[in-house]
Amino acid sequence: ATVPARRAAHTHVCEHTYTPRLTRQACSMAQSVRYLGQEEAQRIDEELSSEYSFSVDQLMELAGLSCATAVTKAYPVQSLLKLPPRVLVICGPGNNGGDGLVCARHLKLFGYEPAVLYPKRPNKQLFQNLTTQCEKMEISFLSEMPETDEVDEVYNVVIDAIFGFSFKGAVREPFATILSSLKKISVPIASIDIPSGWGVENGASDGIQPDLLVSLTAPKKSASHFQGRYHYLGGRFVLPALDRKYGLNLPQYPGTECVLRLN
Ligand SMILES: NC(=O)C1=CN([C@@H]2O[C@H](COP(=O)(O)OP(=O)(O)OC[C@H]3O[C@@H](n4cnc5c(N)ncnc54)[C@H](O)[C@@H]3O)[C@@H](O)[C@H]2O)[C@@H](O)CC1
Ligand SMILES: [K+]
Repeated sequence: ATVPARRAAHTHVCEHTYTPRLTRQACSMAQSVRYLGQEEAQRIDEELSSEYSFSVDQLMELAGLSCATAVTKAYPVQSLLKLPPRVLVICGPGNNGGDGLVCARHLKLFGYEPAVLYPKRPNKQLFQNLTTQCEKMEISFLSEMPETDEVDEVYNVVIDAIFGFSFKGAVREPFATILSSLKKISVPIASIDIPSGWGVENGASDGIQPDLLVSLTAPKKSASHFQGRYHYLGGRFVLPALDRKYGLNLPQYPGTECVLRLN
């Protein structure tokens, strides 16, 4: 494959992620992580609940915390040019959206000013609780997607928590309109688990192009098409038995970190 010029200048180009900042050791670690198909990702998720007795709340809290941590590492509050340090968090109708709500709450604790767009709210206690927690944290909820210019003027990062590994088919409204405006903005996008609108396995050549991707549990196959600067692994809750069973080859997280940079 042709290596893009921007990357060819680096002394060590990892064929897996084309990453400038990786040491050879980190690169080979990243290479060995297995990328999951859609059904496999869903099966692992199901098994974490059934066989290993984790509640969704538990997993979502760790997933959302990982995302907020990765965002904080990539875009530290002190480095942001637009003040107050606003971030726009767009949440979809499933658990990916729930991760976004948890992420928003932790970002607030980390000193950011998140605003949440949550247009399709499922009628489930879990999501109502997460919404209440955000409201009590004085996180604002927007009634509609801001204009492209406004996003670029006001926000430092957009968190894409619209769809995760259960996304299928053509994007339905209101998310089709939201995703098309995300393609026009110049603010960096941080995608949770999957860049929304991308096929979980095959990606989308004309889709959004996030600058940061946090792969939860393990990267999905579409992550091999990720071209952004930061790819993190998060969701440090996988038991060794599950890692072995699925041959995930997850790398060792350093110390107490809840994320690990793959590129
Ligand atoms: N085991 C894990 O890895 C964990 C995964 N979590 C998160 O859960 C996500 C998966 O959550 P879900 O299975 O709830 O699914 P998603 O959040 O991926 O999306 C499902 C929702 O999107 C809708 N949808 C699907 N395709 C659509 C389309 N084409 N147009 C419009 N709407 C569409 C569905 O109707 C459903 O409401 C993961 O990606 C991850 O972010 C975490 O919350 C916890 C642990
Ligand atoms: K997403």
